[in-house]
Amino acid sequence: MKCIDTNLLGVKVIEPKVFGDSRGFFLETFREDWFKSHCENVDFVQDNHSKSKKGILRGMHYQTKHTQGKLVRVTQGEVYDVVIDMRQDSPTFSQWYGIHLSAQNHRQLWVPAGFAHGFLVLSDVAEFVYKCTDYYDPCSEVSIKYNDPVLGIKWPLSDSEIHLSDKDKQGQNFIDAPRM
Ligand SMILES: Cc1cn([C@H]2C[C@H](O)[C@@H](COP(=O)(O)OP(=O)(O)O[C@H]3O[C@@H](C)C(=O)[C@@H](O)[C@H]3O)O2)c(=O)[nH]c1=O
Repeated sequence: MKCIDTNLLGVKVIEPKVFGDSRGFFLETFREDWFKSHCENVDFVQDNHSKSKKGILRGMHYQTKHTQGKLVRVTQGEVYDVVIDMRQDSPTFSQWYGIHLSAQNHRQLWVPAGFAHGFLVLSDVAEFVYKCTDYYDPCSEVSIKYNDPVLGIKWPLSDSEIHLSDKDKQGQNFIDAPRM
């Protein structure tokens, strides 16, 4: 497994070692000892799995209580995954980072607590799987507009191709959103 730093302090790309043979492939998707020494010394308490069609954008989400670190990956299709640094004392506060995650490239992204997170589905269908360091807390959940002009996130599909949940259509502007 390789762990690669990004432009955002604490956010890391993980490239697992994939063993291919005539049957298909094998990879380890998570090892607690490796993760704690290379990424962050945290424990995971909840695993999630979602499936979405092309053009669906889920995000940009975070919780102000029970803040969640998330270890995310794709098991079918491809997404463009984006995180925003919401930590007001961070040198990379308000910056974003995006990466293509797919079932083909097997990449994972470690998103520490204090980041807003979301993804856009680029394939016909995508299945998205992730581990969280704290439990779902809908009362403290915040959704920030994916196309907030202050953030200037460059998404690989146009606004007319992007579909949101009703909740995410009501997303907040970045400048009004609670900082972490
Ligand atoms: C996230 C979540 C949702 N739910 C329920 C609430 C709701 O009825 C249904 C769908 O919820 P949502 O619309 O919030 O699902 P979704 O838009 O997929 O929310 C997720 O988006 C990605 C980008 C993240 O980073 C996650 O942390 C999470 O916020 O599932 C849970 O029961 N537990 C959970 O942990």
